[in-house]
Amino acid sequence: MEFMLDTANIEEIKQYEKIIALAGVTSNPTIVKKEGDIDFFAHMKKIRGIIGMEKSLHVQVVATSYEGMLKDAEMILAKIDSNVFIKVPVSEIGLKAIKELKHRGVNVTATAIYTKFQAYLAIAAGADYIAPYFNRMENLNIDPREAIHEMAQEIARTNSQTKILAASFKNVGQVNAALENGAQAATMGVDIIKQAFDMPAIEKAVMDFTADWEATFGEKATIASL
Ligand SMILES: O=C(CO)[C@@H](O)[C@H](O)[C@H](O)[C@H](O)COP(=O)(O)O
Repeated sequence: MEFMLDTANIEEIKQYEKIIALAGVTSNPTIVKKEGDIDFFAHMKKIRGIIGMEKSLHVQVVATSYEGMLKDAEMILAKIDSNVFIKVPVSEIGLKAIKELKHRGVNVTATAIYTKFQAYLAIAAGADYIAPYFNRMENLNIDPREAIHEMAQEIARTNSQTKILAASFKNVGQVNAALENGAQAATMGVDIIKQAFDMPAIEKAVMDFTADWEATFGEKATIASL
């Protein structure tokens, strides 16, 4: 399983790459907007500096024309680095760009996926990752569990290398469901990770262990001090 952070916030990335087994960082123009008026390429390079070249960095094109998407991709690859996964929404024009980018040997993440058919087309085009939008699908009354399951089946049927990078999560249950239905990767905001540990039962277990230890060895004793 690959756990990615869906954020462009430097402090969050610095903090959470130490906490989770981080596989990569994703963003989109809406996520970038939250960082204010940044120097975009310098900011992305800074993120790369934090996560290193081993982890994947996914950066989205913003142009809406085919030529524009290819130019955006060229700039991203030139100004950040050539390992970046170029995120392209799976529209008709986006699919054309994905085909061309794969023809050029570029790493591609096919994003904004709401339907199985978009996913099937992106898999056939050779996308490295496909990103179904879990919560947004639910909001549209599309069952993301069934859709992700079928996407995984299609990948297996066609013996394809594409991985499912599920996105758009609002709670931990959705992440579990995506992974259990065949997604190899999930990208999420740090709010989801915080939510995962925000359980009185976890806190109580830790406090009970501490109390028992202190009752036995005294308040100041740690294992290291024995
Ligand atoms: O597509 C990817 C990763 O490939 C994500 O960055 C993706 O754009 C975001 O998770 C979604 O757009 C966020 O969706 P939402 O939270 O606005 O519903």
